[in-house]
Amino acid sequence: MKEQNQKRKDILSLADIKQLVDTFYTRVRQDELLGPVFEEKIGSNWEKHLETMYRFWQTVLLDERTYQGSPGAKHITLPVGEEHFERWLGIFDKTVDELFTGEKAAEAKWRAARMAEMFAQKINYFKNNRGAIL
Ligand code: HEM
Repeated sequence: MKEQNQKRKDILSLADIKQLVDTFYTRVRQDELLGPVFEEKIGSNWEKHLETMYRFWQTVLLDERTYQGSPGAKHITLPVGEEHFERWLGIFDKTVDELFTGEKAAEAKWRAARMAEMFAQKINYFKNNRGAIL
């Protein structure tokens, strides 16, 4: 974590993205609600997951298009509900605010909230309509 008296700046480089992603997932792994969900799915592939997340945020925030994928599909079958997304966003916003400030930092929080909303809707739909699909 940065020194208290060090001035926070915006998310401007890949190094900044890595700092944000590493700090965030360290906290997520230690969280009693989210930790087990991630460990179950990711297991020994954390390095790969972190690399994917660097590329995702690099694409979103720096407009350097290194990520391609369908994140929605990866979340639809996870055993999570509203409380997991609230916790995820709480840890994410806190981490962004502790480390950074500015337009990109605000965009990161906004984008995460929109995606959490979308995933939660998809998961709900999937739960309610599973009988009809299968
Ligand atoms: C309850 C909250 C969440 C949980 C438990 C969760 C869990 C996971 C897991 C386990 C994976 C790996 C999936 C796999 O490789 O099969 C993953 C991938 C990913 N997550 Fe989440 N996630 C959550 C919320 C979010 C949110 C809010 C975002 C929005 C920024 C996000 C963005 C992504 C992206 C971009 C990937 C990579 C997908 C790919 O492989 O292309 N996640 N997540």
